[in-house]
Amino acid sequence: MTSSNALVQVRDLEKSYGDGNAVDGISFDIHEGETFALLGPNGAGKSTTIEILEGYRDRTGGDVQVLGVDPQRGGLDWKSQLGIVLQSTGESGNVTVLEQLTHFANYYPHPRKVGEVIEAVGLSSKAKTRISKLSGGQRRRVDVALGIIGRPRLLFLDEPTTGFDPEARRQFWGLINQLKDEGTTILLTTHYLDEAATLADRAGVIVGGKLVDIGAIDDIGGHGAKVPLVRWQQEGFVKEVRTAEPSALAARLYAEAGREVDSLEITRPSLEDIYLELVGRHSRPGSAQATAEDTA
Ligand SMILES: Nc1ncnc2c1ncn2[C@@H]1O[C@H](COP(=O)(O)OP(=O)(O)OP(=O)(O)O)[C@@H](O)[C@H]1O
Repeated sequence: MTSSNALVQVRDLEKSYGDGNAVDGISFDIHEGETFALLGPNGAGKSTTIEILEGYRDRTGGDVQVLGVDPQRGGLDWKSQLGIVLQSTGESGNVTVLEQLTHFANYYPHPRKVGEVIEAVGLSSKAKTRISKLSGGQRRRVDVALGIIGRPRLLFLDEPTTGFDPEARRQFWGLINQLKDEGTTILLTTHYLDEAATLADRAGVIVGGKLVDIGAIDDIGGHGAKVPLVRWQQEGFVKEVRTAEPSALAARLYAEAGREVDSLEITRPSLEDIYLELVGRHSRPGSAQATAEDTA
């Protein structure tokens, strides 16, 4: 089960805060150079998992290796190879964006150029503004800048684009693609499924502390999940059929009708559709909490 190029190895991870396990026996690897998304509803256990990997939280059980080190024993040298964007925005501070980044750049052996990072997160016009005077979305960009200033080998992004406007989110995606091209390994949590579909190579879906699916983004949900849906109207009723050959069905309907088929639509389930189905299935009271291993 151990793979040689895994920068992150998680085996049977458990975390209990007292009553029941918030993280209940999850296992996954993150390989060098890949972007891995942890997906799941509020309270699923994503932040707890990511904080254990960052060394901010101790685990209750299982084994974890990050860059070959148990995070509970990670020293400064280990920490300097990590970039961390926590879920909550950092302190607003009375310093400017430029001052804050220059200060943090000094902690790292090979930091990026401060000006380049400020430009990459779209804050050039705010470089000399105090962080306390920035908007929520602009402060979030400072968090992202602080996460990448040290040129991390492994970058943790916990809901990095919360509060970003759509343009800033696209700009952030461009930045992440640049980091990926440079070989940065990334662990991302996000509630934006389009963000996960755009950025991640693989994903794990956590529900109630258990990993219910894991795989390449296109494989999440299993074989049947991406089968297109053909919908049309016939004699006043909406009809729906899932088929791997939607054009053939559309052609047959057209031939049978002898004219345009009313309200004909062919749609493919998005990652969000597949995710919602998966989470719904595993969240239902009394549902068998099948794990990724069970369904693989
Ligand atoms: N410090 C804590 N003390 C007690 N319980 C906690 C603590 N932190 C998290 N929990 C609980 O652990 C569970 C998992 O929380 P976690 O923050 O890991 O979820 P999440 O998947 O990151 O959710 P979100 O999408 O809302 O950020 C939740 O039920 C939460 O209430």
